[in-house]
Amino acid sequence: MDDGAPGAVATSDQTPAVRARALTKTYGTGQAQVRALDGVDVDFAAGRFTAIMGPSGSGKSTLMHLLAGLDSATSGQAFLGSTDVTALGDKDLTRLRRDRVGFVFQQFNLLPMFTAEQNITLPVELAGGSVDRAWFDTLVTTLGLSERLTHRPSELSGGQQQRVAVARALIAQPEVVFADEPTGNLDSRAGVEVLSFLRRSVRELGRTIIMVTHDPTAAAYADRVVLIADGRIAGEISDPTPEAVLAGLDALRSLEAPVTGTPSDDGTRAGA
Ligand SMILES: Nc1ncnc2c1ncn2[C@@H]1O[C@H](COP(=O)(O)OP(=O)(O)OP(=O)(O)O)[C@@H](O)[C@H]1O
Repeated sequence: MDDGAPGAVATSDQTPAVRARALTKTYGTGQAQVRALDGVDVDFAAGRFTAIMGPSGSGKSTLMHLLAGLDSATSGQAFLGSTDVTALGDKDLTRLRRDRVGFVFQQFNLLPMFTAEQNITLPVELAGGSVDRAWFDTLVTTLGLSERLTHRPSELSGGQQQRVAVARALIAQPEVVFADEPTGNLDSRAGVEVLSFLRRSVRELGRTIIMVTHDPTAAAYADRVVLIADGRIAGEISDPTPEAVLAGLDALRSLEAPVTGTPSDDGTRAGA
């Protein structure tokens, strides 16, 4: 078990893919200071799909950005495997983001002048690597992109563009994929396609995904929901249903008390 000590290196299979220890982020100074994250301790297991949920301004994006090395902490640690991300300099952070982490954003962030295939493979090529064609084929087939590989983003629907972005995030087989509102710009059908794939990529392809979302239905595709309020972990829900997630969010708003939950008795799951 991890003792939480700075620099502690745990090497067993139990090592969480990602963890935060007393992770704190403040913005501004004096009267204008905002404590966006306030001593967060949380683990994200490898091979699991976790959603982070909470009210607007609760610190979800800040947490994700710190865990992914996109922003610096005020204090505390964020670990990717046994690497303390908060201790890395700019060069090592760039390398970590390039080699060990994948990202999916609400705005698909595809390069408009490149084809779908080029968008998927470019990060690997820019990093000087070679594309694993078997994995590429698995991804494009599973994501239903085989017929679209020569299309540019403007020739693709929103859902197709996001599926390209998901393939791009997974092509280098990163240790973890961070998805920030990946269905925020999609209609519900396209959203279901993307979420179904994210879930399959965890269950069938062994990936690890951490997703920020506002949508209880989207969160119910995850194995676990971590609830955050006022910059603190406020509870979690295992094997969430949309109803359980909604109830958890309601409890946060009304009680500001810790919330724990398990699946409902009827076993319903979105998209199952
Ligand atoms: N660059 C910044 N400068 C100052 N304050 C910031 C900055 N970024 C975030 N904040 C503040 O930190 C708090 C947490 O913001 P964060 O974006 O992490 O919340 P969130 O839960 O992702 O919100 P939303 O669901 O609305 O996207 C908010 O009060 C926000 O106003």
